[in-house]
Amino acid sequence: MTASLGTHPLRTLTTALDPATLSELGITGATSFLSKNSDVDPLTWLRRGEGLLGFGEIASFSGSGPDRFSDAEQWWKELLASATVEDSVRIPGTGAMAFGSFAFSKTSRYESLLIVPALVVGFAGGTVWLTQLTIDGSSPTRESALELLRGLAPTPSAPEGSTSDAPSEGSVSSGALTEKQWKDTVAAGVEAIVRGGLEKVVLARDVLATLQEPVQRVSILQRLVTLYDECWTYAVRGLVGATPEILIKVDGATAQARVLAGTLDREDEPAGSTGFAATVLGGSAKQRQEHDFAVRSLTRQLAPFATDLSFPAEPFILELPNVWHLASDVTAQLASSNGHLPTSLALVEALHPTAAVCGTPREDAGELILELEQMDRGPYAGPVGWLDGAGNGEWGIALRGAVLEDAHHVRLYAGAGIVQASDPAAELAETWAKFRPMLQALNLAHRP
Ligand SMILES: C=C(O[C@@H]1C=C(C(=O)O)C=C[C@H]1O)C(=O)O
Repeated sequence: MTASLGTHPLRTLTTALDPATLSELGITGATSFLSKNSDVDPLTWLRRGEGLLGFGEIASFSGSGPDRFSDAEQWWKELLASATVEDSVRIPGTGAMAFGSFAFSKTSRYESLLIVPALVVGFAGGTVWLTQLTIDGSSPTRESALELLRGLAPTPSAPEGSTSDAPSEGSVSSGALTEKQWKDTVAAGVEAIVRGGLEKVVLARDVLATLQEPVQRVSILQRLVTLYDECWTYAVRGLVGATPEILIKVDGATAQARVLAGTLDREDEPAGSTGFAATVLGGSAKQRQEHDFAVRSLTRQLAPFATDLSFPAEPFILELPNVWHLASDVTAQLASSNGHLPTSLALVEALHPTAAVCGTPREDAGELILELEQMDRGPYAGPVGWLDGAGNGEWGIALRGAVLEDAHHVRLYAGAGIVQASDPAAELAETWAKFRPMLQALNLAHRP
C-alpha cells in the first residue's frame, strides 16, 4: 500500500453556487466541463446531469490484495480524523470527499485507488456546490475556490460539448483470447456447471482499440454522458465508462443497489415488433435464473447490515441505447452498530463481487474466472465511485468501460453470465453489445 499525503491536515470548504455566479462563469451544467476547450480531465461521476466532477489531486491512496478495501477505509479515516471541514451545503458529496476505483480481484496487479481532488463541483437536485480541498497548510476560501473554478470553466468561444462526428481512424483487435478461444472458455464454463457444484460464472474478455489520433478522455466522457444518460459515467485516472449497475449507494441510513443480470441486444429486435424485450428477456427462464443469482448474492450479503431490506418480486426491464437488462432495485435501511452506520466503503467490501460479475457460489466462480479468462480484469467489474466524510457514497460496478493504456491504446472489457443453458456464440455476441458504448465513445465504426 502506498499513500501520498501532504504534511498538513486536510481542510475543506464547501459553498453553494448561485445561478448568477454560474452564469458569470459560463457554466450551464456539468457538461460545461466536458467541452474540448476546457482543457481538463476531471474525475467524474455523472448521471442525468447530476453528480460530481473532481479536478486536480491533493492526496491519494493506492493498494492491492485482499485488504485493499479495509486499507483504503483506514487511510480515509486517518485523513478525516485531523480534517477541518467547513460545509454550508451538507448533502451527500459535500465536505471531504474522494473518488475511487478498486480492482475486481484480490490477485490483480491493478492498484486500487482513492483520490482526493483539489476542487469538486457538485450538482444534485438543483443545488450546485463548490468544494476546495487543501493539504498544504493553506486555508481554502470562497474566493480561492472561485479563482480555481475560473481557471477551469470553458472559454466563451468553446462550442459546448463539441466533438467531431467523423469516425476515428483505428482498429479493434483481440486481447488475451481470440473470439474462438473465448467461446471455448464459455463452453468450459458450461461444462463446469454441468459437472455440478457451480451454478453461474461470469466470463469476460478484453479487446484492444488502437487509435491513430491521440485519445481525448474528455471527448469520451462527453459522448458517454450524452448517449448513456441513464447510466453513471465514471472516470478515475485511466478508467472510463458508463455503467448501468449500482453496487451500493449510501445516503445517511438508506442504501440502494441496482442489480442487473439478463441481457438482450437491442439490435436483435425485429423491425415493427412489439413487446420484444418483455417476451424474449422477461420470458426467458435462463435469463431469469441468471438474474435471480445476482439478486440473491447481493441481498444475502447486505442483509446483516440492514433493519429492513426490500426489492420487487419481479425484475423490471431496463432499456439502454445498446441493450435491455433485467433489473432489480434493492433498498435497505441500514442498522447502526455501536452508534455507527456502515460506510459506503464498508458495504462495498461486504458486497463485492456479486453474482452479476462473478458467479454462484462466489469462491468457486472466482477461481474459475482466474483459470479460464487468462487476463487480469484490473478495475473492470470492480467498484468505482466516490465517498464522503460522513460515510455516504455511490459505488457502481465498473462495466461498459475501458482503460486508457496510452495516448493511442484503449483496452475494453465485457463479460456475460454463463449458466447451464448458455450458448457460446450468443454470449460472444452479448459481449459485443456490451462493448458498444465504449466503441461509440471512441467514435470507432467497428462492427464485429
Ligand atoms: C459482465 C457485464 O455485465 C453484467 C452481466 C450481465 C449479464 O450477464 O446479463 C448483465 C449486466 C451486468 O451485471 C459486462 O457488462 O461486462
